[in-house]
Amino acid sequence: MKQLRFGLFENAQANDSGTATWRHKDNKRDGFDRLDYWREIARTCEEGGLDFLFLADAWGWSEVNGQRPEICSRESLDLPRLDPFIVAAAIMAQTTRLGLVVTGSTLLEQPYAFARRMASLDHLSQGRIGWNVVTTGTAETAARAFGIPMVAHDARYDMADDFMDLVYKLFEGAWEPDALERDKQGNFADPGKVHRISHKGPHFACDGYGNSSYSPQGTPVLFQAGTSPRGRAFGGRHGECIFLGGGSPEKLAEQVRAIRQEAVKSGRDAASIKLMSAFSCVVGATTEEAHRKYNEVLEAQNPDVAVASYAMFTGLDLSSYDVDTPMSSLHTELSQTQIARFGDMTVGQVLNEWHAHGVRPKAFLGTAEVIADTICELAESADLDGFLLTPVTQPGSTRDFVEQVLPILRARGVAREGHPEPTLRQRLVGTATPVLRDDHPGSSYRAGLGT
Ligand SMILES: Cc1cc2nc3c(=O)[nH]c(=O)nc-3n(C[C@H](O)[C@H](O)[C@H](O)COP(=O)(O)O)c2cc1C
Repeated sequence: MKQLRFGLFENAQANDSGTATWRHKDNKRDGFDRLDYWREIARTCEEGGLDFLFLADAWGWSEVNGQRPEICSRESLDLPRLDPFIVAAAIMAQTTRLGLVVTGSTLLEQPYAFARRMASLDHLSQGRIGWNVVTTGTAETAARAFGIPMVAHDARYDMADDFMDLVYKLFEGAWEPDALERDKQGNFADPGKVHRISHKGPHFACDGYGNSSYSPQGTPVLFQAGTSPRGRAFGGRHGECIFLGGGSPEKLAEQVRAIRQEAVKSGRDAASIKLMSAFSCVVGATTEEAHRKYNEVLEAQNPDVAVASYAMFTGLDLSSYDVDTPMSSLHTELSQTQIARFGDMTVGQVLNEWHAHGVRPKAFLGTAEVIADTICELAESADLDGFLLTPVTQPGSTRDFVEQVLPILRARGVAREGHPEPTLRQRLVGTATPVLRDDHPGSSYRAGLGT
């Protein structure tokens, strides 16, 4: 069996994943805006041997019929948040080996400035940075906040392709990897290795010099998570690690196959793209204890959250439909995955499911041994390369996983001890060097290759 990689899903806000668990007595996530919270999470991840910490992010908010429901503030459902780049910089200073993956939107970021922020994190962390490329599912409200026009679902991916072409030029082509000599008797940088770049795409343009030199990994490790047909095509072209939202082994296996096929269509090696499924777990000394702990989490939540929360991901007000309406009859220009994942279910069934776990997959409940078995079976049957732990409460979920489940996976040879590779790409993608593989489209922009 493959050796798996493990990351933690985090979010710099009081709740995540469309649920409102902040009221639970053991959940410390309501302290997300304090450095102490992140110190504790970072230490738990690094000492526990997780490969990376992922910071999800969104810009929009929830709206039902043009209004932000009051419950959003009462339960801190969507806002307030902190900037994941700043949180990542703070965590980086507390850690030496942990990988850090930050979310950045190709709809809302300005590519020239964004490339410098990414390169800065990669320099300062010595190559521990990844970028979760998102087109922003909460596009409608976010676009209004930024004063830009709304862009439809597939067109956002076209825009993202253009964004990627420009940032590849900045990451890979503006400065050669050995441009900085820092020779006090000679050059700081060799002028022959600093290149003017030019980009005139359908959405973005740039003419001039990159603001940051080549960072340890050049391009940050590229993560992506869209599972719509257009999202898969984008992920197959650009993604090095793809997050999946979880689900049955059959559904995951189908998604893994489709994304690997998309990678091949883009001229890439199918095995070079790493598929990681989100999962949640509640560990108990017995199965009964795990169920009891999980019920406590459900009972701590306000059931009225579900309608407002679902609207944030899709713009749809489920309370306005008959409960027997099939989900397959609905359409959104926001996150299409949040309709498709419910298959033949009805609106009423989805409202119940959403209260239990929001966008998170259903939690595995049981002893550490049973959870380790489930992870192994899922990885084997769906050909997965890793998992992303989506916590139910923090830091308890992370601590339970690293202290109880991970050691079992290590003993079975499925998880690793420590972080032998110096950079995140080497650790996750398995490259011999820190930079993009030669079959990745971004590598063709590398300076000196004449493109
Ligand atoms: C594990 C995981 C993490 C995600 N993190 C984010 C995020 O931080 N920000 C965001 O806007 N979307 C996030 N998404 C959503 C996807 O990026 C994508 O927008 C969504 O799946 C809809 O894309 P689609 O319509 O192409 O399927 C995440 C999805 C998954 C499965």
